[in-house]
Amino acid sequence: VELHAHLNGSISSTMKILKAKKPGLNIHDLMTMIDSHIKRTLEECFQMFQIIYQPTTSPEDILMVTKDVIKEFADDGVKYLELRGTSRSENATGITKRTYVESVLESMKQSKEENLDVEVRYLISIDRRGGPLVAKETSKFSEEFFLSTEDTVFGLALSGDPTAGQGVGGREPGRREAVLKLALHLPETPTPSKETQIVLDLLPNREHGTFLHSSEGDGGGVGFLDLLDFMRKYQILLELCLPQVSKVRQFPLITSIVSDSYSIAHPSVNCTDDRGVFLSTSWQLKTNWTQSQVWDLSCDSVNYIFASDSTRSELKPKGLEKKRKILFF
Ligand SMILES: CC(C)=CCNc1ncnc2c1ncn2[C@@H]1O[C@H](COP(=O)(O)O)[C@@H](O)[C@H]1O
Ligand SMILES: [Zn+2]
Repeated sequence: VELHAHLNGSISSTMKILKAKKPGLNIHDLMTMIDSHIKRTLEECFQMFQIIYQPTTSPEDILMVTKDVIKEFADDGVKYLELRGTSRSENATGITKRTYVESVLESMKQSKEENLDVEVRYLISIDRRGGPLVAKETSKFSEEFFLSTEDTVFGLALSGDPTAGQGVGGREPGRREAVLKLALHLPETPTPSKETQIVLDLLPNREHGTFLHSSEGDGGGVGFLDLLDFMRKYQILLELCLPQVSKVRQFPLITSIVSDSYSIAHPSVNCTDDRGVFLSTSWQLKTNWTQSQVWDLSCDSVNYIFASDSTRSELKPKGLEKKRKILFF
């Protein structure tokens, strides 16, 4: 089960094809990938996405990229995938935010028709760079897709450079039962930002928690300890992403997960985030878990999917069957 994968951050082998198709862009490998040995600032990491966007500008590009990303996850054994993506409009190709999502949905449809053994769902991302107005528009637009695509578009993911602006708007506080589910990249900075308080009032379903370590750092608003209490109180799912997993060891909520005595202290799932960008090693190498423990965390993720109960029931035996085959035969 993969619950946190950015569409454009997950482009892997297809990037080579895109570069070859558009040589004029002069994009080299190191411009779209981050090797963990090379240190980059947060700003540089986010700038990389602007380069990745250059060759993916038409509905055909989005269709190809999405199909390939889905296929790569399926080839890796993912049976349920929640992709998330920012809708972009491009004057040069005429793609609009709406046709962008339609291209993604078309790829999902084609993948299904080609019998890929993976269920795919979609969350529409709000890029903080757009500010509250774009966030509000995106929220409204996502609600329309939610209503017109049965059990396919589920919600909103607040993403993007946390220093670039606030991506909140158009949602009323405390509406967890609102039609759209909400997944946040929060906190993404070493001290909580003003935005933290605002978005927490929206009662998110999931959080990324990159900087959710034991610091009591308090930027004048909500502190990390308040945030931990909040997550516990509302049982907000923690999305543990591979690029940040070295920091996982510092999360007080889940230190028992990464210790030898594996037990789940807080609802958590393991995710890849941007598998095309961050060239990282596996979960097992980054933690001291056994292969079986990594599998258990992954199989348990099925409890937190946004899809319907019937999808959940169909997935559970698939996960156990695959674990049995891989670990015991
Ligand atoms: C430092 C770093 C980049 C860590 C990764 N953690 C992230 N945190 C917040 N937003 C992200 C992250 N990775 C990808 N994104 C968002 O996903 C976009 C790329 O995928 P897409 O266009 O939404 O299809 C990026 O432009 C950015 O808005
Ligand atoms: Zn992410």
